[in-house]
Amino acid sequence: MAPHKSSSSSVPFTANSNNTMSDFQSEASDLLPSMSSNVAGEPSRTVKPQPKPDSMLKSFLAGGVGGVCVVLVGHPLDLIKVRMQTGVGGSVLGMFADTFRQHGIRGLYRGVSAPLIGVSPIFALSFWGYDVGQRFVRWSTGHEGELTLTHKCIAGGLSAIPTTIVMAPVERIKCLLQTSSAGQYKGFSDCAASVYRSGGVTSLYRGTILTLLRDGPGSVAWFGMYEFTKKAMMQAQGMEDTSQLSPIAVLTAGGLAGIANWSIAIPPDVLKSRFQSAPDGTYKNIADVYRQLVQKEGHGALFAGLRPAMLRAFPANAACFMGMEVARKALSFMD
Ligand SMILES: CC(=O)O[C@H](CC(=O)[O-])C[N+](C)(C)C
Repeated sequence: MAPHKSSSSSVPFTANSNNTMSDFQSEASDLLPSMSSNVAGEPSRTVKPQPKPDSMLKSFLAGGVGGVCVVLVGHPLDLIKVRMQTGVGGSVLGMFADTFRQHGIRGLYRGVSAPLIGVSPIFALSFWGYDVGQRFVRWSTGHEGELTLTHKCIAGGLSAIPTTIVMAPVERIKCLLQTSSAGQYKGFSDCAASVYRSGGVTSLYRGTILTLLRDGPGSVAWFGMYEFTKKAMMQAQGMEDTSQLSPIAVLTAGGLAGIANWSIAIPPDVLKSRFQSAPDGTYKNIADVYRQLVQKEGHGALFAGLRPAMLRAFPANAACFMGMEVARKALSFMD
């Protein structure tokens, strides 16, 4: 049989959605459309041939590029979000202007070393985990052909498990850097070393469950919305494949994915930021973070930072998915 060629190499943007079948499944499904009935004369199920899956290394590398894009576009607003969540008052614009006036562009990118070092692997793991998740769903359900949106949402949720292993300590250091006074830490490694010296790995991993509570549902919404929007736009334009979508369509799907993620992620994110940036001994456990927050500041405090998070969500995630798709295309020699 002629080698099955992925459609990704001939189109501007490669969709990630249905590239996860094993080679065996992909080749087997090639045979099926030609069979219209089985031996008993009953019509047999025909399965749309699937493109060869992308290599998982390619998903990992393309996801890493997406991560760099998300940080470069989204960091200044992320900084303001964390400050608002940890008790610094003011409007988004006011805080933006004040930071810029006092510290210039460097001030807006304060603490960027942590996400730049950490976010690339996190997004690499996220896209890799999504691929693995789709393969797992296919294997556990025996589903052939294109996965449904529900399958993809489950795969998205599963992607949060490997992601959290890196995300939790990186977020801990990022929150400390973003809320510390100027000069308290020299940078990412200084802060990480100081946390490790004072409390070991346990301290570095403070906030892991809250990170998972934020990113499990968030990833379901993130990948689900990206796939849903791409498919809707593909159908609206009478296209055969999401890989035919324009850059504007990819940017729109990515931006909406970010909005979907942050529409549900803010309350656990607030609790996580509080927990991770508080001095040792402030909280007994996660429930205590919630109790103290609601008691002192009311339920509204659970939505602190919603505005900067939402302002950041669209451009940062549009850039992320665009960077990921461009990198995937550039890495098509790995197919
Ligand atoms: C919290 C976070 O990193 O969310 C990602 C989107 C964003 O705006 O950074 C999504 N995901 C957790 C799936 C990587």
